[in-house]
Amino acid sequence: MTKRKNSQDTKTETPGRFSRRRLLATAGGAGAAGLAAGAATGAAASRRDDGDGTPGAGADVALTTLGGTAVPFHGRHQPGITTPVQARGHLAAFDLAPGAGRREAAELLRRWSALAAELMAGRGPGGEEDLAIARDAGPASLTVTFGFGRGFFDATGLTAARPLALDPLPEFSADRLDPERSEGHLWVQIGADDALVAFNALRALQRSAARDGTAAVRWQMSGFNRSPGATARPMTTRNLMGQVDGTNNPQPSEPDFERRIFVPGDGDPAWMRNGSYLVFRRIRMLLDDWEGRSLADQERIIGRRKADGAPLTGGGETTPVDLAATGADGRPVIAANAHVRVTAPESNGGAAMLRRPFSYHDGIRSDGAPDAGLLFLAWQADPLTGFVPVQRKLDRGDALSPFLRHEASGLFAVPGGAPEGGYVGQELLEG
Ligand SMILES: C=CC1=C(C)c2cc3[nH]c(cc4nc(cc5[nH]c(cc1n2)c(C)c5CCC(=O)O)C(CCC(=O)O)=C4C)c(C)c3C=C
Ligand SMILES: [Fe+2]
Repeated sequence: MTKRKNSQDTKTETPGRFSRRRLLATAGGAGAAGLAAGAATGAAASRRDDGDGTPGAGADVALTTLGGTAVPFHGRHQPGITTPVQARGHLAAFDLAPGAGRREAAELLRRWSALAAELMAGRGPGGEEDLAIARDAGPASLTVTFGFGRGFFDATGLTAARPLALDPLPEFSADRLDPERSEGHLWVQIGADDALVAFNALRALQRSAARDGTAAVRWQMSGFNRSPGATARPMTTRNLMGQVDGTNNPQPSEPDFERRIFVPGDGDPAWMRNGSYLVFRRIRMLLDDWEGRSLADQERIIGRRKADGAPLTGGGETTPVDLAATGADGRPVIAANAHVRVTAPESNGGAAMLRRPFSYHDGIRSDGAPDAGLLFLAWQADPLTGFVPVQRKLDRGDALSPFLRHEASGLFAVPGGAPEGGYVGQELLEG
């Protein structure tokens, strides 16, 4: 089975034992690197053998690298942050039931972590918990990520342990936020390159939360990205406006990446060390308005070419944007209100975040417009020096904002990864 590395992990874990599904052969050349770039669906790279009497038992089933790739659950950081974005995603927020406190929350996080580790390895849940939804599939790069919202700390008597970084985000003038689809005590992100694997994980985690009435879903949203292998050559995914989106993200190879995205190993509070803060925004796109604009307008609004994502100042997708460049008329090539100028770290005192969104489409609204847009997910070491200054500037008016509506929001503390035998949030809950 192919092991996909989280970009921050320095070594790949050895495959675990497969009690119910045994992945036999390992992937060949198209390993983590190829998949990281979003390729490799065709070749049979690993083989699965159910040998336990479940349907298909004994059949030696070929898995592609897409199906056979597993991401480790245990590590310094949680999975699903630097993991290459998957084709399917679910976000779910849970509220603890009245009467459920610190002890019940700790039991839930222990249960969830064990379940996530099993599912991500392509196993389980077994026995009566097996819903058969993902029975024939490999792990398909499944990741499960857990976070804590501001309300969790009062609900569990842990108010003193709440990080300042969880102070509510400022109100932005363009916000039209629905409180019922915002925030929450606990947050779960699921990503996988197979829709059934992703849903199986979501359902298993929901059922586990509901056990003993511990926690109930507050809101849940689903999204998608381009499937690995869908393009002839690996490329940055596009959003529903058709733009190449994600090009100028901080890269794990950059020296200040860790410092910008993760709480340092000696940071405060101690239970958040190697963790990250997640800002979630459900941003609806006014697609009828956007699609009514000319290509030249659309490109001016962003500051990049639609065809290949290259800056309007020239070069290819990864060529740096030249914000100082002027045209023959002496005016800036990248407009003063172009999205890439307004959001650039140079325009925001160095503010940077790792954007790892999913697109969504939830049908047609009563006004006839598509209910579609971006489940915007931004990771940073501190939202006050990441998302907040940039969104403040966008709120004052960039050229893209008239085509967007922020409809839901969340801010979550996502602790570092769990060690083998431990669970996510253990230091907080048992500290
Ligand atoms: C507060 C932060 C941001 C929000 C909200 C946001 C919404 C949003 N963005 C796009 C499309 C694109 N964004 C691009 C770049 C970009 N966006 C942000 C921040 C927010 N975007 C940053 C920090 C950057 C990088 C700026 C830079 O350093 O150059 C791009 C260009 C390609 C890329 O670099 O990813 C596009 C396209 C949409 C559609 C959207 C809301 C739905
Ligand atoms: Fe953006």
